[in-house]
This record gives sequence, C-alpha cells and structure tokens, in this order.
Amino acid sequence: MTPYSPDALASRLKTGLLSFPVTAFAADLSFDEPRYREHLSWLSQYDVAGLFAAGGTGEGFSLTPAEIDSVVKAAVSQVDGKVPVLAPATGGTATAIAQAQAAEAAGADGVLLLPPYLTEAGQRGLVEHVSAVCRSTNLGVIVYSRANAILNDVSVLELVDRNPNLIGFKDGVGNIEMMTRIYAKVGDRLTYIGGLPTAETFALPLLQLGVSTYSSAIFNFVPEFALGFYADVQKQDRDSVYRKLNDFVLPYLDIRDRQKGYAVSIVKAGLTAIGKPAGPVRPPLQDLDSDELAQLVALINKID
Ligand SMILES: O=C([O-])C(=O)C[C@H](O)[C@@H](O)C(=O)[O-]
Repeated sequence: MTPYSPDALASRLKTGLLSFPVTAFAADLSFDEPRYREHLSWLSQYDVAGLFAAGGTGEGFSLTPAEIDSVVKAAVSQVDGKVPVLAPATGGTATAIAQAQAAEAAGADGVLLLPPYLTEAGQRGLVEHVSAVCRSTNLGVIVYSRANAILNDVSVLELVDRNPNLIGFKDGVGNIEMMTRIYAKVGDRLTYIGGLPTAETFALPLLQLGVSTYSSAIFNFVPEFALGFYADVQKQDRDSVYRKLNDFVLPYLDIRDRQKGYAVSIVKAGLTAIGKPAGPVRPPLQDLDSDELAQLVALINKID
C-alpha cells in the first residue's frame, strides 16, 4: 500500500523533475523486463520527484492491460520506495477504472489518467469520465489534458470540487489563455505538470503560468543535461536555458519533427545512441532511420 496520501503525493511531485521511462522491448517486441529494470537502476542515481511507468514515452498506448500491470509491478519493485511510482489509466471509462484499481493493487502511488483512445468527447462526458476514475481509487490522480481529452477551466473547477483525490493537471496542449484561466480558477489546489512533447521547450514560460514541474522524456538518455536544465528553469536563468535550447533541445526537435510519433521513437534512439539500448518501438510508431540516428549521436556527443 502506498505511503503517500493524495495530498502528500501532490506536494512530493512539485519538488523536482518527473521521469517518464521508456518501456524496453526485445527484438520480438515483447516486454524486456531485465532491460527495463537495468535502465531504471541506472536512472536511480539521479534525483527526481516521481516516476511515471508506461506513460506516453513508455508506450503505454501500445501495451495490453496485463503488460501495463507487469511494467508497473517491475517499476514498483525496482524503485523500492525511493520515489513515488505512478501508473497509467487509459481507454474507455471501464478500462481506465480497471487499470486504476490494478495500479493500486500493484503498489503504485498514484495514477496518470491518459486520454481515451480514438473517440472525441465533450466537456460533460470528460468530467464524468475523470470523476468515475477518481471515485474508483484511493490513489491520487493526475489528469492528462491532451488530444481527444482537453479539459477547459470550467471542467477543471468542477472536477476539483467533486474529486478530492484529483491532485494534478498535466498540460499537453500549451494554450496560454486556457492555462491562465485554469490557474486563476483553481490555483494551488492542483499540481501542474508540463506535458507537451519535449517538455523542456516550454518549461520556462509555463513556469509563469503555475506549471511548476514537467515530464522529461530526454531524462531517459541525457539525465544530467535534463536535471541541469530543470535547475536553470527553477532559477529562471534565461541565459542558460536559451543556450541549452540552442545547443541541444531545438536541433533535437528538428530530428524529432521528421515523422509523427518520433517524440517517443527518438527517446529510444537516444538510449541506443548512448549505448544503453531499450529495443525498438512498437507499431504504430516507427524507429528513426540510420541517418537520423547518426545525427542524434552527433548532437548528444556535443553536450557530453
Ligand atoms: O506521457 C508522457 O510520456 C508524456 O507526457 C510526455 C513526455 O514526457 C513529454 O513531456 C516529453 O516528451 O518531454
């Protein structure tokens, strides 16, 4: 059982960078648990505020519920209480509830509620979906506003009133007016997490909007750079942030933007580049080609 009440988890997550590890796959695309654990063990020397297993970067959308359960259990056991572990809940309401309950049974400390797959939805339906998942678990829940599940300020206010264990809002949209409206209405009742692809890109401006931390996909393969960047953002050291954006993050986006889905594929490529491969991505994603990988290697070597 988690030692974190929803409130304690919310406070803890604000204290540092958030890790979203990739899920390692073998050549036949099965879950490679030993490699996954090895990666988590390597990352455990670096200080983060929370670890989100099988999130977007962890290709949670390509895993079966049984595989998600295995990944979450592996993370909980490998991390061994050093940082809170959050598990995903995805899909339709019944599936998301089953996953939230499985997360609690697996010893996770919180739930990241990702958008339902495929269908579009209105605000009333989204409020009922999020509320049903919150009611189904004692764990703290963070809702990921993105894709087909973008919440507006009125919905977020209703959600916090109805659901004491809704502790966080992860923004995957980057709409300045909407973030301002949400923070103006809800303030510090929620922990706000920047969750746009390659979240470093937006970290400094979003800090001004109440988004105090973010999910770092690049932490997977350049953890020291990612932590240094986070520290610069917290200090609001604009010179250093913009130097690092120019040196690494923006050229990285140039490679990432060559194909849809590369925001995840390039993270696995980054692990290959540093000699700690986590295997291929699963379809519907595709891996970087050899030229793109070579460019990524050269870019990483520049910051080493
Ligand atoms: O679920 C996820 O993996 C994400 O939310 C997004 C990434 O970690 C994103 O913030 C990034 O690419 O830095």
